[in-house]
Amino acid sequence: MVTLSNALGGGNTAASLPLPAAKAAPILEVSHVSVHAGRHALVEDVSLSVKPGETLCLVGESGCGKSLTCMSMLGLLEDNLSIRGSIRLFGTETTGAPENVLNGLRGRDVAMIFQNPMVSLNPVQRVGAQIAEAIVEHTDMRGNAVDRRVVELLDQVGIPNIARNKEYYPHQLSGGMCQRVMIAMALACKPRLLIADEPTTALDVTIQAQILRLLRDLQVELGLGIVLVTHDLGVVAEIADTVAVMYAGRIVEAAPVDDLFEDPRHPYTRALMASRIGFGRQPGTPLDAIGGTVPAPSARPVGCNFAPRCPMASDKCATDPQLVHYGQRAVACHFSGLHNAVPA
Ligand SMILES: Nc1ncnc2c1ncn2[C@@H]1O[C@H](COP(=O)(O)OP(=O)(O)OP(=O)(O)O)[C@@H](O)[C@H]1O
Repeated sequence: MVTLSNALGGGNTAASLPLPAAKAAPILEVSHVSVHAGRHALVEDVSLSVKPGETLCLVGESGCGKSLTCMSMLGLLEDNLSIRGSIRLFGTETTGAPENVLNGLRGRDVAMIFQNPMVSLNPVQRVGAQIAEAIVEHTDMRGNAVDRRVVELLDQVGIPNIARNKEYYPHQLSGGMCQRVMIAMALACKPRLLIADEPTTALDVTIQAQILRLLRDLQVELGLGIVLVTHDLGVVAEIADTVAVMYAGRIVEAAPVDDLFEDPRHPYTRALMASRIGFGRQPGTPLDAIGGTVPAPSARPVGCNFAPRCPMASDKCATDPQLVHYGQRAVACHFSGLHNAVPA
């Protein structure tokens, strides 16, 4: 389990109650990170952290800043974007770090899986060879040891008939198999942190469930920390320890998964749940329970970003609600019932 102070960076969470299992140091610490495109804030003041063996899910509709938050963790933001705040991976500050430091971390200690495996795999190279290349690039392993490791990894991710399938090109494998190959590549160097941006969205329901089980099993086996981006609350319920709900570039609620499902405090979290975002829902589909869409970074309202869509909105919401921490939870809403509790 995680503490809210873990999930949210910890420094200003006086009321956090550490859980017994949360003694290990965080492997990822994102503190007050903002990402700007010119004068527009795309991600604002995001803090979160992950310890070994924990899964943090980032949820929210399309355009809420989930992918940018992940890209910033890996130092992979596009050139037109600037970043403020601090990101520490295994204790190393990565914001502003030289490319060689980031390269040393990426692929070795930290791996990433993207939504569409077909985009990330090389279409003209056999999948076994691609995994072998990742191993050679990031480890000292060479020769037969590499081949053995390729087979071991493909076995670990549940690829059947390995001798044949490793010789296939990506287009000869199904989407689910390609996603498994991507996971095998991500695990090639025994990373300690896996950042997975909607790894199951493009897959059918059965394969989604298999991939999630696989991630869970590997997490137990390898003690992986996982950051998982998903639109899908079914996935969250299955795999998360802690959930951070993002809206318009900010974390609006964060809590241990059971607490969030039992007692969502932010109207946006409740709207996500009421709309039953579940397996198979397409990104960008409007929420059933509330109208409207996430405001573009250039068109955010004064005060609470969610107010124009919120059934509870009142005059109060012209003032920006700060993220307030209470126990294991943090909420940014004037009506959360927590705002008189412990100021952030
Ligand atoms: N390089 C960029 N320059 C300008 N704006 C960008 C850039 N990359 C992303 N954005 C904008 O930043 C906002 C957040 O994008 P992001 O991709 O992080 O959202 P998301 O929550 O991951 O959405 P999705 O679920 O659709 O991937 C969006 O409004 C997006 O259009």
